[in-house]
Parts: sequence; C-alpha cells; structure tokens
Amino acid sequence: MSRILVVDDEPTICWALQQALSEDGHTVTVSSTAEEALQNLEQLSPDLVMLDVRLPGMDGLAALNHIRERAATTPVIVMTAFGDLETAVQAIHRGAFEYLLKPFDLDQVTHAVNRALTHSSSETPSTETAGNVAETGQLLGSSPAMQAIYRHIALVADQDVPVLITGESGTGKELVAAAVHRYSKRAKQPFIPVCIPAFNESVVESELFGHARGAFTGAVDHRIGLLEAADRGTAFFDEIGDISPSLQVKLLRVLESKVITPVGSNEPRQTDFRLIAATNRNLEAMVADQSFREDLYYRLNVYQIQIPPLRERTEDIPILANKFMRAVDPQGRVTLSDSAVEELTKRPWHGNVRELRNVIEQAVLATRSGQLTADCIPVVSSSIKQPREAQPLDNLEQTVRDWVRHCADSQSDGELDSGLYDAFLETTEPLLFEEVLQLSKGNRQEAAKILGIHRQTLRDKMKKHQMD
Ligand SMILES: Nc1ncnc2c1ncn2[C@@H]1O[C@H](COP(=O)(O)OP(=O)(O)OP(=O)(O)O)[C@@H](O)[C@H]1O
Repeated sequence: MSRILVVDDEPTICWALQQALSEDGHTVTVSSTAEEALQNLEQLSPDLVMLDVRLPGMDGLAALNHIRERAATTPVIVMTAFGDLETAVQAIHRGAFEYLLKPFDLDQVTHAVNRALTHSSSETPSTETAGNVAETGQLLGSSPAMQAIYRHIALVADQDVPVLITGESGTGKELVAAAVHRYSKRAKQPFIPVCIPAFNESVVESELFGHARGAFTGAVDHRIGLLEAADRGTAFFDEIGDISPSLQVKLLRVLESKVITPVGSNEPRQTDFRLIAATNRNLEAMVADQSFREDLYYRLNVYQIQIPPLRERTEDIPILANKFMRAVDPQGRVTLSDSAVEELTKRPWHGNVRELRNVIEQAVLATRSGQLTADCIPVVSSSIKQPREAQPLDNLEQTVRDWVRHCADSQSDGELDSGLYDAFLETTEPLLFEEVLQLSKGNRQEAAKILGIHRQTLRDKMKKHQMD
C-alpha cells in the first residue's frame, strides 16, 4: 500500500500509529527527530508524513518548510498536543494537509490518512500567507475546545467563504471573526464590525448602504455605508439573529448581488466584502419557527464555528485571568492564588470571558495585598445572572414579536403595510377586556379601575369592538 513516515518523539504515539497504520496495510517508518526524518526523506520517499510540532532540536513547523521544499507533493499531517492559533495557522499556511489535535482516536487518524493519500495535489492548501500580521486582540486558551477553534480559523481563513460564529454572549465571537480576517488574504483591507440591531430603525439603511447628498435633512454630503467601507475586506455582522424580517430580505439581496444602493440614490454600487456573521441565538430553531429566513441562514452558514461557553472549558480560566490581571497591573505586582483559581473555576460565567475580565479587573483594583485570593473575587460583579425560568410574560413578548414577524412575512417583500398598531389593538384589546371583566365579575367600573382607564373609555372601546 503506501509508505508513511511518522516523526514524533513520544514512543507511545509512534507505537500506536505504527500498529494502526500497518493493520491498514501501510509501511510505517518512525523517526524521533526532524533532523533524522529529513536525512532519510529522499531515500524513504514517503507517500505521507505525519509530523509532530514539538520535537527536540528542529521543531515540526521548521521541518515542514524543508519537507515542502524537498517533496512538494507529499502530503503532511501535522499533529500537536499544544496547539495555539499561530501554530494552527502556520501549519496550514506552510502547506500541511491536516492539523490533528492530540489526543486523537485512531478512527480520526485513519480518516485523515486516507483523505491525505487520495487527495489531488490541488487540494493542498496554499502556502501563500497573509504575512506576519500583528497579533492584536489575541485569542487565548489551550483547552481542547479552543484548540479546535484555532484549527477552524486556520482552515477557513484563506477560503473566502462566509463564516457563521455561534456561542453565548462574551465567548469571544468577535475576536474569532477578527482572527479569521487577520489570517485571510484580505488582512490588509478593513475589518468592519456591523451590529445591525444596535442601530436606530431610522438610520440603519443609511448606515449600511450609505446615502446620497440631500437624501434626507442633514445629508449634506454623499456618505459611504459600512458595507461599502468593507469593500475588499471583511464585514462582521454581529447579533445577526436579531435583525428585522425586512432587513433580512435586504441583506439577502445584497449578499446575492454584492450590490448596494445608497439611500436617496439610484446608482447601485458594487462591493466585495467577505461575510462573517455571529449570533448567540439558535438560528436553526428560528428558521424552524420562521422567525429567521431559511435562504439567508444557508447563505450565512457556509462554515460554522461554535464557541463553547467558558464553564465548559475551565482549563482556560487561569491563562485568561492572568492576561486580564496584567491589563490593569502591567508591572505584575498582584499574583493569582490557587484559591482564587479554584473559586473562578466553580463559577457559572453566564457572561463568559467578558464577565471573567470584569471580575478580574475589579478584584485587582480592589486588592490591597499582592495576591488575589478567593475572597477578593467579587460575588456578583456582572449584571448577567443565571438565566431565569421562562415566565408567562416571556410567552407574551414572544407572541407579540412572532405576530409582527408574521405580518411582515405575509407581505411578499417583507415590508409592512401601515395600520399595524390598530390591527394589534383590534386583536388584543377585546381579550384583555374579557379577562379583566371576568376578574371583576362583570363589574365595568371595577374593570376600568383595574385597567387604569376611565369607565367611559372602556365603554367606548367595548362598543368599538362590538363586545356587548
Ligand atoms: N479566547 C479569548 N482570549 C482572550 N480574550 C478573550 C477570549 N474570548 C473573549 N475574550 C475577551 O472577552 C471579551 C468579549 O469578547 P467578544 O466581544 O469577542 O465576545 P462576543 O462573543 O462577540 O460577545 P457578544 O455576543 O456579546 O457580542 C473581549 O474583551 C475579548 O477580548
């Protein structure tokens, strides 16, 4: 079958790989250093190299460069137990076929090996890199979950496809989006965060699409919108699950055509941005209950990166906590005690890394000694509390939201006709009055008092709704 060269200094890994791959009929040779592997490369002429990153002497990434120079078409699977974002990106950019995280199960290995052996050389990732881009907003964490995220970022960065990042609030979605941009071919162009729900309804279109001079009072000049500002770069759409049905339609059109028309203009303009979207909502469920357009969902969700909540990767807490401490205490006067780490690991962190950062910053600023102990950690330091149980009011709120969306959806272009307010009152007022009249045992005066309106107003409204 095939000749496979395994380069790893851990004898148990070499043994396990040798057993599994020989069983599949491959001939396996093992080297414990990169130098030895490179010496034997030509003679062995392997069909595949499996290369560990941390090796004594020359490391795996440096060895990868030499392997690519001497055996350009031989696929290389890079393996690591200590992955960080830079390693993952470097491995993929230097032409690794796959990036496997240890510990791996043997099925995973067999699958990767088979794919690598049957790949066409065009599948090998490009070795062009976006250059050594500055490490701003560094992503930290060494948990398996974070390492898997580094791998996703490395694999998708250069592919220029839309990415959907999901995860609870404060898990680092924007940081991941920025990293995808930073390692992409668009890195030298702008990264434009766009949080549509944060805009006032009246300005959202001019913010997104720009406006022509004189389009409305105060529009003294032509102004380009955020989507045009992102031209040749990346637009990051935060909170995508919270945009109105009519904007969903407009956005879909822009994504399909890559053309925008500024408000008050009839000159469409091309814009070529890469789309990265993020949400803390369950978009699949929203598609199922028709509150999010299915066609838009498929357009956004070409590659998905899910970020688990911090409470599911508590291994990352010490490194994050230390980083946040240094931000407010650059001289390193305060240290983190074991009891503090233990306390931090127990917390539910519903506000995730953002909440951890706030707690740590407060604790460092409040501490009088050189050490943060468990009792220095503020108890409730964030407004984000345990999600409460669903209340009847939540259903009411949801019903109102669904009703508005339903009205918009029943219009072909998602635009709402006027008269929504009256239609809403016509549906809801009779129900409200009925319930309150039941409470007051039919006594209208009492009902009006409960409602907080005048008796005559109640009578008029009941008449209007033909409630006699
Ligand atoms: N892995 C990480 N390493 C270092 N800092 C992190 C990490 N994850 C999150 N942070 C920090 O936590 C804060 C929140 O991150 P970010 O804004 O990216 O979260 P988000 O998921 O986009 O939040 P939201 O859903 O509320 O918009 C930021 O200060 C960010 O720098």
